[in-house]
Amino acid sequence: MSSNPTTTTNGNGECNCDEISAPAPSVPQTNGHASTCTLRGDGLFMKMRLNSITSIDNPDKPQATTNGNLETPPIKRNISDGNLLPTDIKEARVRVIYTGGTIGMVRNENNVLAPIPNALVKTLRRYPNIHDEAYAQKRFGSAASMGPLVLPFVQGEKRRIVYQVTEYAPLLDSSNMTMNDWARIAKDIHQSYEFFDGFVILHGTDTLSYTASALSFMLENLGKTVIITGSQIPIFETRTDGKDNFTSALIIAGNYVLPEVCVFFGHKLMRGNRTVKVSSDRLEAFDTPNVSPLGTIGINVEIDYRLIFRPCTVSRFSVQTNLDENVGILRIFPSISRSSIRAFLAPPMKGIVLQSFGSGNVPSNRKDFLEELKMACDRGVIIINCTQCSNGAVAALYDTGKVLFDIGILPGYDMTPEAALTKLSYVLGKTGLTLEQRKELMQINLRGELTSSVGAKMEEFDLVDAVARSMHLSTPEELGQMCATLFPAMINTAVQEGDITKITNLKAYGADLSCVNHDHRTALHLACNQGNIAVVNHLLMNGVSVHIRDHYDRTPLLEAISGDHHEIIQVLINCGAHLTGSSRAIGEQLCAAAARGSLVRLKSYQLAGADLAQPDPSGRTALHLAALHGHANLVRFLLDIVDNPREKDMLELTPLDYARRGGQQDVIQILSGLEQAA
Ligand SMILES: NC(=O)C[C@H](N)C(=O)O
Repeated sequence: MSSNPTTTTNGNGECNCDEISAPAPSVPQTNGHASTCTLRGDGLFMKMRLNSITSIDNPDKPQATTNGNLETPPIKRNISDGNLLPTDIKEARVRVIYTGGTIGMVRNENNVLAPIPNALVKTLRRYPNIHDEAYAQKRFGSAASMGPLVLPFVQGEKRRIVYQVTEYAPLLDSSNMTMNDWARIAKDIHQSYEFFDGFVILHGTDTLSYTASALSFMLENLGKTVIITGSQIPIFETRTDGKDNFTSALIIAGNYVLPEVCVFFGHKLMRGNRTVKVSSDRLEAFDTPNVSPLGTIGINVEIDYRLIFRPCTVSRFSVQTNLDENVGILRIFPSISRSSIRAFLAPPMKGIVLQSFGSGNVPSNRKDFLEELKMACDRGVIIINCTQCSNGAVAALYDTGKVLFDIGILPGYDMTPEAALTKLSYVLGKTGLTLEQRKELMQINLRGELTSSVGAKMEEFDLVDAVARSMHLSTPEELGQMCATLFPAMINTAVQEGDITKITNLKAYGADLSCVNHDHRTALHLACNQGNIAVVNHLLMNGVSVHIRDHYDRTPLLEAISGDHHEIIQVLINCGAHLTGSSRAIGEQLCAAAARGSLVRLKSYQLAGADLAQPDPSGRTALHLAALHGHANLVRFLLDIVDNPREKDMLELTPLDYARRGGQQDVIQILSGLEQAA
């Protein structure tokens, strides 16, 4: 196979980590700043030590996977790791993208706060409750000072968080951020998506809700947790909200699969596109006026899984970075002049968020005002009616509101102005859509950003109430516990029986189809193991995550591979699933399959995107084992795939040497034929 690309931070930082590696951030945007992206030597681990292959690829060039898509490379190979850790230590990998904001600011000579470059990671390394130096030393050996940071283990959580910080240059106060910066973040998440379990974006608070809303649309079919956070007081100060916000965001991003762009601030986890900055000086700076938080962090992390908005399509994660800048927010006020409205709506404006009074009302007695709006609608400008109130929605309750609907202005329901504006920009940035299709998208709930008037029928409490009453359960804790026990068991039974109707009914009764059992396994693990494609499709269409790892670190994809269910493997891959875990472990599995002569298993791994030339810890590849055991059909299959059929293991033996030792005449013939041809 092709050599694995490596990128380097500063040429002297070498990290001996077996599976953590990511491509460099995206090409810097031209946004008016001299924007370059630095990979900081002390915070990153971009350089991998590979057995014999070390190449510095162009970090900006997307890599091609085995299945031909332009993606980041799947699994890195590295067979030399002297720092093996006990296998029971579970880690989660989080990428931190540090864009600027108060969290990393200090007071400068003018006594004002400004971000300082290259200070955050150095400082974090010195905070024992943010970085566990002893663990890092054990894990990364001499490279620890250059390697990723490690959050000390958090009681009650499953995984230890290993995190890499990418610092943008220049660091920005968020008031200076533009749509180009959103695109840059989206691209960086996309490029490193397969290498991390979750993402944390450190951001200034002033425009944080705009970025969160924009990213929620731009990251399409998101399957992993993205959390944006920042602080009101710099993390360097003794009294700061930065540490809490940052560590909580890391813990959630690494331990919980919440396929949303979230904001964590002031002990609350919120849906990003529902947030607004509500205070410039309180530590609880953000709120989601129209919906409850997705979770709260007190003594425990409490996530309300029923609120999680899950993508319900079988599609891979992708990003749309094309945004239309010809959008604006027009907040009306009594006696607003016709000329102001006309100037605001003039071309090239294509999309407007009209912030009206109360529940969507405007001066309906102002003919000039309505005429200007109608003319813009007739020109094809999309106008969305949102309320100026900090909570509530627009509704055609009054005559003063209904006039807007009559001239073609669309209801924005309960969208925040930030969400409505960024959604407009995203929808207008889509190519190949008609005006009608764009208008339709604006009214559909794409990412949980709006509540339309047609509410779903809630049957859920019928069942819960009935069981609770018969068991005399009453407190919310008891009810929660009952649901947590009852639903996974019932869903699993339905999955086992392949009963899609029952699964649908359970969902209607309030069961979270993504819930996990005591082994942290989901219904999708079970369905993939059983090989029931209809159930797998149904679960995926209902938003069950392909990324949840069970207690043994197994994903639904690994379950499908264990059963050699090729159709399911393909569906999971189409849905964004990818191989996880140590590349050496995959090498071992490939060797074991080759020793058994299992072509079907090798094909399973191939479909899942594995490099079939991946060696085991002794440097042996599937080809070595197939040769040793005389599986000529496997040898032929592998020869079509691997680049170097003369790859040597740690004992300097090639596959041909193995065939000779095993006395496998057929294979000797095939492989020595190759030698002669060469
Ligand atoms: N608290 C903050 O982060 C405010 C800062 N001005 C920013 O938005 O970057």
